Amino acid sequence: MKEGIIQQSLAGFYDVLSDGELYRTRGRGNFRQRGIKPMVGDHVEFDAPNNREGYLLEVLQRKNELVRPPITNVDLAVVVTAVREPIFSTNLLDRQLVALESQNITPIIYFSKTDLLSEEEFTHLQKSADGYQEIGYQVFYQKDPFGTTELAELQAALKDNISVVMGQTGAGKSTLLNHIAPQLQLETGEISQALQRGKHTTRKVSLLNIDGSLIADTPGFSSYEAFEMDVTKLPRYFPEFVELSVNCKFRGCLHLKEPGCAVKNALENGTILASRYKSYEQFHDLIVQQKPNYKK
Ligand SMILES: Nc1nc2c(ncn2[C@@H]2O[C@H](COP(=O)(O)OP(=O)(O)OP(=O)(O)O)[C@@H](O)[C@H]2O)c(=O)[nH]1
Ligand SMILES: [Zn+2]
Repeated sequence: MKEGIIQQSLAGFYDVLSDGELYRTRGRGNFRQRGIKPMVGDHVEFDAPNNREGYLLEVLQRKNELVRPPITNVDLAVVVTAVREPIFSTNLLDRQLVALESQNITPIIYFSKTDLLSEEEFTHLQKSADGYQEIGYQVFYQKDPFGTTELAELQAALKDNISVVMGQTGAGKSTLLNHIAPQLQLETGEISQALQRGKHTTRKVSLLNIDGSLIADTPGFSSYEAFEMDVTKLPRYFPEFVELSVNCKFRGCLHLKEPGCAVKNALENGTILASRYKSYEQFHDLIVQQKPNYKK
């Protein structure tokens, strides 16, 4: 018996990557009865009696599961955030970060289109970037797009992980993917957008093996529906709050109106980004407001 990762799923076949070799497998009948649908990214056990062909025997426990693109066990997501066109919104970035934290996916922030900024605007962006770096996030950006050093660093960060690229439409996801993996030749820009969207529906999902980094060939996870979580869980998805909250007077402090709150203190002292706290308050309200309509 061997172990591997499903790299591609097509017409009932699962291509499994194991020790750098690809095996074409079929599911052993009882998956359907057991309600298991093997997915790209699954860690699997398989048998390959006929050299490169064989049978999937078991799907191992998943760490997470994305719907778009349909991939499991995602370790990293590169959050492509345009600093211009579309306009930079920390709120939207924070929203994506919370969605990723809640799925146990490590975010990597990539600021695109920094070449469109003036000196002054660029200095401003650097401050923001520093703030996110202090939280513990890896942040990539540069004055001129696609410097080779930055790209090598990003590629190193992706190594030995399963990664997806996410971000708003037009943020520069395809452009970045093309730099990470030129063999993709993804179409970019406005005219190709319509084509690409059409293609998404029929395209197979697969992971590209780029020198040991498994990267989804389809940008995705761009739609993060309304938060469906318990408000008491929200603070967990702000890493800088988690660190501070050990010093809050109350256990389970929501960092809102509670006295002796270490997060509020940090906010007043300017040691956390005010924009992050603002996002937190807003997401909190959003969750509370949607509760009455929340079916389940
Ligand atoms: N100046 C500049 N333009 C960029 C940069 N990155 C992307 N663009 C341009 O922005 C436009 C959108 O880029 P795409 O890579 O297609 O964006 P996307 O996120 O894949 O967009 P969707 O496919 O709609 O989700 C294209 O015209 C790119 O050439 C950058 O760093 N600087
Ligand atoms: Zn608190």
